[in-house]
Amino acid sequence: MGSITEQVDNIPTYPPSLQVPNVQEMVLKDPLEVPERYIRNEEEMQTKTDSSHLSSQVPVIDLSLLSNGDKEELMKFELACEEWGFFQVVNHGVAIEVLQTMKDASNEFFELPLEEKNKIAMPPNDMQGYGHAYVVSEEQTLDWSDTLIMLVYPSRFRNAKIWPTETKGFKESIETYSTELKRVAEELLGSVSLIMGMDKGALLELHKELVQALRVNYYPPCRTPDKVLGISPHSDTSTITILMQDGDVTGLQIRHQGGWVPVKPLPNALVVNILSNGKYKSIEHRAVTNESKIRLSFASFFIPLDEVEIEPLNHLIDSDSLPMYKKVKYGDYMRQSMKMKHDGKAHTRMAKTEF
Ligand SMILES: O=C(O)CCC(=O)C(=O)O
Ligand SMILES: [Fe+2]
Repeated sequence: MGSITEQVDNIPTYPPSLQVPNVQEMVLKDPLEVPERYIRNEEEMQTKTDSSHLSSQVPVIDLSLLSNGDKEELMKFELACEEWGFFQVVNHGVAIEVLQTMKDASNEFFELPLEEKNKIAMPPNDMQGYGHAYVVSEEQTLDWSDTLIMLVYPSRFRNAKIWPTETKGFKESIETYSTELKRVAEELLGSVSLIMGMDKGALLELHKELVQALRVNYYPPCRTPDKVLGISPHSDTSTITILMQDGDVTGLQIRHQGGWVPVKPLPNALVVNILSNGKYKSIEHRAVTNESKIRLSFASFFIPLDEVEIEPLNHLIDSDSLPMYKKVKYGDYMRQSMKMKHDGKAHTRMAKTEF
């Protein structure tokens, strides 16, 4: 099989999505209308697996303690990775103003008229820019959200055509925010390396270079939130995702013990989701919408360079068990997953070994 990595001028591009209506605009025109294409049946909504009562058990990690080598926090961290795969991080050292500026500038961008936002619309051949991601079929039930996606680091990967210029300071706030989040990601990767029994710098090194993408999700309110989803259930293809939630609207839900657990935003906390070859789970998650409030979320994805080959780390495979995943090039794995609709953990099947 040849590589499906696509590079133009050495800037990575990603499989595009089909054109679908702008949700924000649709709601502005008629807040009551929910077209058929967005409506989910009860099975898809999985209302029966509501595990809201577990919300308060989602782990909270103190990054300052963790990075300073606190043994107890490291044990808490290990348990959070093993049992949840998702946790909130406090004391991360990112200044509140940096978080707030990012939220304000993004809000300002999404408030621009559609023609302005469309100046950085996703082009037909890429998944970066303003639009919708993961729409691969006309039959697919659509998500109740619009999105802005871009590669931020390394800076040579930036596609100038889709970087926002209309909103004053937006570009700078993305840069500042992303630089801070990169530091948080590197610290977390250090601790993941430790709990995996490796040197602190080992996982970062395996990436060759840390590639960082940003996805800003805009969820307009929906009058019938029990009939639509903001984002379909999926698991991220990144090594680590760090998510900032805006305001006090709970939207994120994670799959835990067969149910959906809402992650209630703690003030100024960041939500972390870690992937590592089946030992620590890449947890399925989704976003629900709110009846009256807009919600924004900011997902920073950290991934290796495309050419990096990913495979289970030897010492994670028990001597008497077979590896769950085979060796694949990261770029191939990721692009394959992007050609599928968000469908739970479908993309991990590509790397699954067949025994
Ligand atoms: O909005 C959220 O809370 C989830 C966003 C998300 O999962 C993503 O962008 O991958
Ligand atoms: Fe996600």
